[in-house]
Amino acid sequence: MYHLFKGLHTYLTRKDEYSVVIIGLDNAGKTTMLEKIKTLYNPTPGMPPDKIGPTVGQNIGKISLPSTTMHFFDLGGQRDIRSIWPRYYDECHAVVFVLDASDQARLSETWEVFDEVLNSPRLLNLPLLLLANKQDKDTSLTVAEVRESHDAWQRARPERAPVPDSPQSHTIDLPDEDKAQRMASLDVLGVSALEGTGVREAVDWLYIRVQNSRQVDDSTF
Ligand SMILES: Nc1nc2c(ncn2[C@@H]2O[C@H](COP(=O)(O)OP(=O)(O)OP(=O)(O)O)[C@@H](O)[C@H]2O)c(=O)[nH]1
Ligand SMILES: [Mg+2]
Repeated sequence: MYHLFKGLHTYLTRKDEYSVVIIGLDNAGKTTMLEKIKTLYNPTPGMPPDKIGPTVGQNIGKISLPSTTMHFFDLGGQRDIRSIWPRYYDECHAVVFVLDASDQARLSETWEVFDEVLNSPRLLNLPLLLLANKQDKDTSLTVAEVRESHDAWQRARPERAPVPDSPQSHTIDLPDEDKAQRMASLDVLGVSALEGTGVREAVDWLYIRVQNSRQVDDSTF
């Protein structure tokens, strides 16, 4: 009987653990976003924006939500560091791609990198959230404009040679219709990591999506 109650107690009080990777170009605001999430959800505030420098490697953070612990891995976005991203894909439960909506000069580079993420076989069935950051700036594209920018880039893009689908390759070239479908069903949220606007909505989105993919493990009974 003791074991039955202990098992029940463990089941009722357990916390599911989920990992979320935060990726995107350098300067997009990923670390600012992570630190804002920590400030909003943890008793100890995250690092203030003026103390944040470019990320070389990763930053980690953890927040506690009802019956859930969410671990965040904020990865460096500089060109040379992007090659570490796929190492995290197997272990994560959701992906956040942050873009700087005020930096129109880098949109084409952003979409090239984002396209590789969309083409990653290991991410195909994972929740993917696109954050149009820096909405506090007048010059930033709105969510609708971000979508239009992606569509325009997709249409204007030269035909690419097919990427070989080998076990070593990180991407497969999905048919354009599949990508258009994935993009159309993709959620894009406007946020300001600096001011915190939209950050709770983004965390709620992640919480709901990872909960939906929860596999109830009855092995504790
Ligand atoms: N105005 C504004 N600036 C922001 C916002 N988020 C980040 N920034 C600024 O953008 C710059 C880059 O922010 P980071 O958080 O370091 O960017 P990152 O994506 O982590 O960059 P890497 O670590 O190099 O990949 C900093 O000057 C931030 O203060 C935002 O929502 N609004
Ligand atoms: Mg960073």
